[in-house]
Amino acid sequence: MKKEIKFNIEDLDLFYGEFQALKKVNLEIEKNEITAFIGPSGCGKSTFLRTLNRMNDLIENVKITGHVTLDDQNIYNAIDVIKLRSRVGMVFQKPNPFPMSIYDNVAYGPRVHGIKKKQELDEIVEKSLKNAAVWDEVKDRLKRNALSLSGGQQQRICIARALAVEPEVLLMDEPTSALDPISTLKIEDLATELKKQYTIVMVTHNMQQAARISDKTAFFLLGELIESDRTDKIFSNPNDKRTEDYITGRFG
Ligand SMILES: Nc1ncnc2c1ncn2[C@@H]1O[C@H](COP(=O)(O)OP(=O)(O)OP(=O)(O)O)[C@@H](O)[C@H]1O
Repeated sequence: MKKEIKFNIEDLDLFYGEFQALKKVNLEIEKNEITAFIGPSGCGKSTFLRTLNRMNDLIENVKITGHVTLDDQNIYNAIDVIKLRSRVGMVFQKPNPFPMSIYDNVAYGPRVHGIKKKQELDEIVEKSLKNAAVWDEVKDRLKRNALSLSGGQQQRICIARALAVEPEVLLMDEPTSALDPISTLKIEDLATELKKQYTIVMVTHNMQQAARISDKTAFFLLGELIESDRTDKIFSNPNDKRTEDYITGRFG
């Protein structure tokens, strides 16, 4: 099958003030795959993830050079940032539902985009909750505050909220690090299911997780992308000694 590139990143440098957090990163991210970013704490994984929907723009003194394209369009000058974020949704480490009902959480994005009809919103909410594999657990209590749910359910509500605006890409920044093992497996199964429709990019501290669910893995160290390849290759026969040392637990 011909590979389809969703994101193409070329020579990306990112500075927080004087500090260079990303150094000449080059990477292609394929459509309908899960790409995992691994590497020790502080190596730039989250920073890199945030460059893909321009979340770093919100931080003062950030300077970015290089190119990032989404379907061949430069996201830093050819796409409106609001439009970009509706195409590239994000789920964070700690579940962060808004302090409102389950229904209103999921309907939030569509309402911001101007959808007002109740029937239409009802359909979007149901479809998004189903796609996030949490519908059966919440369908009888959509008016309840989302904060009353378990952490794992809250995270799936956040995924439903991201899906409700029909993005093409889902960025996940350590989406299971605050969850118990059962909720973690649910999110992993969900990601595997969602990649049929979406492109998923995930930061994870958990190497077993990267090995279990991702198609490609990219290993970062001190702001450099050391290597990226098929996940089975990275975990069985990496090219770089530093990748091998990291995945075999020699540092971390
Ligand atoms: N807003 C910021 N201002 C200044 N420096 C920052 C900022 N955010 C991150 N950094 C620095 O950039 C580097 C990369 O941080 P980043 O959070 O991207 O790493 P990470 O690999 O995701 O780490 P972790 O796995 O611990 O989340 C670190 O040295 C961090 O201190």
